[in-house]
Amino acid sequence: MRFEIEHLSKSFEKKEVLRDINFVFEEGKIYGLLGRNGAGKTTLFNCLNRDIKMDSGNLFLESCDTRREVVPEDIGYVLSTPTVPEFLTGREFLKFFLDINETSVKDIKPIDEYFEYMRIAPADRDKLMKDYSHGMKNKMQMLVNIIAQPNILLLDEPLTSLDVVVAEEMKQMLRTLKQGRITIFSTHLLDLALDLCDEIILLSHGELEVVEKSNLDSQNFKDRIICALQEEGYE
Ligand SMILES: Nc1ncnc2c1ncn2[C@@H]1O[C@H](COP(=O)(O)OP(=O)(O)OP(=O)(O)O)[C@@H](O)[C@H]1O
Repeated sequence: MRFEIEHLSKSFEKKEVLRDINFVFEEGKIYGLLGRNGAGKTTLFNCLNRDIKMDSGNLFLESCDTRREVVPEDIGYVLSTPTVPEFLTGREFLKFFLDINETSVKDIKPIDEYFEYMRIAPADRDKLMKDYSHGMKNKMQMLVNIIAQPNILLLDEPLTSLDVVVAEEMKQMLRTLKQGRITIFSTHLLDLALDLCDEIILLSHGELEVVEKSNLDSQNFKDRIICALQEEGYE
């Protein structure tokens, strides 16, 4: 499977944020998306998830010689600021999610198994999510996206609010989840990107480019990335 972005552009008034992006993502890889503050990472995710309208562009999924347009069910999106219905308990939310996705979710398990998988303590499962910490809300948002098994998983800085133990578990989880899908992971943490991601891509001057690792050792690779990001500067 390949995810193809063709001629994606997006401007806000006079500011051109995404400039005619053409890019192909491949199945089974985690792509680390890096860019300066305001480079357009969230805008790119919002366009891919159709939360905002692209000015132009097309999104395709290609597999086994067939090519079709990306549909909303193909995409899972974990936002940096988790949005969960705070008036529900964790259990009610999961139950509701499983009920409305009964036909599409494969191999539905008992709800507590999902909580166990995400290491949400029994005492927290029946609490209203308004009383959840930022990290716990983040875990719930990650969990529903994991259950939905989307072809394309977009993660906008999802690990920043998690404690070191949970972040490590989540990294491990993402490594096992990457098979059979395309994962695009935006972060400002260079070491995390290098540790977790198969490819590093930069969003710079409104365009996406792969940073080739070629024969560089990790320090030189880091230097190359930082140097490329420094060139972005301010416009
Ligand atoms: N709704 C909007 N209206 C006007 N301008 C916007 C809007 N959303 C984003 N922008 C502008 O688009 C540019 C890209 O913003 P975006 O949030 O996508 O960057 P980012 O790479 O995610 O930044 P950060 O790393 O700081 O989170 C910024 O200049 C921002 O001000």
